[in-house]
Amino acid sequence: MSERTEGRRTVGVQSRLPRVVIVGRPNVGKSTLFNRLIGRRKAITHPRPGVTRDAVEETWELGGGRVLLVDTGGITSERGGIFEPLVRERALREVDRADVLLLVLDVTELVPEDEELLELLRPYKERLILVVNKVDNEAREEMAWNFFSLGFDTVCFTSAEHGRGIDELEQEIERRLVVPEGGGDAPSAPEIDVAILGKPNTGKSTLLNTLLGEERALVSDAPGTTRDLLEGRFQYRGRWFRIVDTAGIRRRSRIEDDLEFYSVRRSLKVIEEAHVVFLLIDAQEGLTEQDKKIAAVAQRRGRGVILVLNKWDALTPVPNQFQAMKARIRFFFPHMDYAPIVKISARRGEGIDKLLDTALMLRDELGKRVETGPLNRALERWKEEVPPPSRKGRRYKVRYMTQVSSMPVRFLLFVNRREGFPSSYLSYLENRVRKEFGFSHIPIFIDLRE
Ligand SMILES: Nc1nc2c(ncn2[C@@H]2O[C@H](COP(=O)(O)OP(=O)(O)OP(=O)(O)O)[C@@H](O)[C@H]2O)c(=O)[nH]1
Ligand SMILES: Nc1nc2c(ncn2[C@@H]2O[C@H](COP(=O)(O)OP(=O)(O)OP(=O)(O)O)[C@@H](O)[C@H]2O)c(=O)[nH]1
Repeated sequence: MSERTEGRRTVGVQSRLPRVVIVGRPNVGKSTLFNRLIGRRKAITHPRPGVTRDAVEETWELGGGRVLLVDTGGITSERGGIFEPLVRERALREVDRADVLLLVLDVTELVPEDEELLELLRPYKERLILVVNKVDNEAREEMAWNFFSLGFDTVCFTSAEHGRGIDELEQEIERRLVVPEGGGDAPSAPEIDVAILGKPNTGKSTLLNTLLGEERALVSDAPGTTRDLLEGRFQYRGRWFRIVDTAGIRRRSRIEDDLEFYSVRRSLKVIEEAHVVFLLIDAQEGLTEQDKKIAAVAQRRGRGVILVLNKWDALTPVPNQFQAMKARIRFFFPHMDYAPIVKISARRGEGIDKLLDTALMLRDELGKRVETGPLNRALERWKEEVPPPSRKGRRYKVRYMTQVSSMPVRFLLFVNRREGFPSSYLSYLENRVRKEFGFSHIPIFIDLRE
């Protein structure tokens, strides 16, 4: 991983390359393999086990992309080995961060410590390649077949020392990473998808760059690219972000006209793929009509929306400025009074923590599931506090409520009559659900059923 700048460390954003992590007990040949893969001498190999080193990592060119190759030898060789809680914890941290795991075994001996590791790593099966090392010759190849019975899908035979089986191993790693043309990309499923939308010149590209830092390699930005969208991934507070920007759409449509690209129609696709929309607003200009339309689309789709007031640094400071600006937005745009408003300076990297924390909060609300029991106990109470109204002499009854989906968050409310059901009462219930079950910042839907 490249050095992070001070600025980025303070905002807590880590852009990152995919990690290929080598694990295994001492003396199986991890560092020899590491050196073989990197193709030049870097780590020192030890003929005797148990020499303390830290995890060694190097950027590695693979299939036209860049990945990070990590040797955990130093960790697992420590006294007590993987059985030692601290050692295990450190090793597991590397394992957790890995996109591909290479578990190295020695073909000549399988010892209890190997078995321990195999069990420990079984939950990571999906990303694990079993590397049976020291397969120096045909005779040892015979022995290697036994390792298929360990129950892992992918087994590679190598002789790190003599360079056998290295090509096959590299191909296997590549397959796992699915490195796209033109650059390394993080293969693991993103936890939170964010779309950056906003008028031209509000600072979308600047924000994307701030978030991704120097690792622009993650952004497929080649001229004439046929891809519509730029995307980048990074980790923040241990969670994966995938950020999609509409720059590609912009570039093409600049030829057409700038307003057109910021149409609802074009933004739809991006919104569709996102959990959360960062709606960028130039703090000097405020919210536009088009912004409101885009936000409404995201709302109808049940996505989270953050109203991001950018270029905060360019304002002449006035007391209570943020409060006043928020109040103005709330007043002119009351339909989304739950959408968080965050102020940032994309250029200076200010407010980015707050922005990402807010995004995580929305993501968690979107993924939340409420159990039917507690929900209906609460519903009884809400009904007692404010009974459902009558209309034209007919009483409306509310019977039962259940959450049918998260992301978008949707509830069913069973009533005696749907027709003419008072929307004010529905709003009342919606507000209670929001407040008491923690859906304060996202759109939720309550459908009526008879
Ligand atoms: N025969 C044979 N020996 C190998 C092979 N790969 C590594 N070795 C030898 O195995 C010993 C251990 O290799 P290392 O690469 O230091 O092993 P390690 O797993 O990194 O060990 P720790 O640093 O203790 O964790 C060295 O003597 C290597 O030369 C191989 O493919 N065949
Ligand atoms: N003062 C200030 N200027 C900013 C900030 N963020 C972006 N800018 C400036 O605003 C202008 C537009 O920024 P971009 O990032 O290109 O905006 P964009 O939304 O990607 O623009 P389009 O590609 O036209 O859609 C540039 O001159 C930036 O330097 C900020 O936080 N503060």
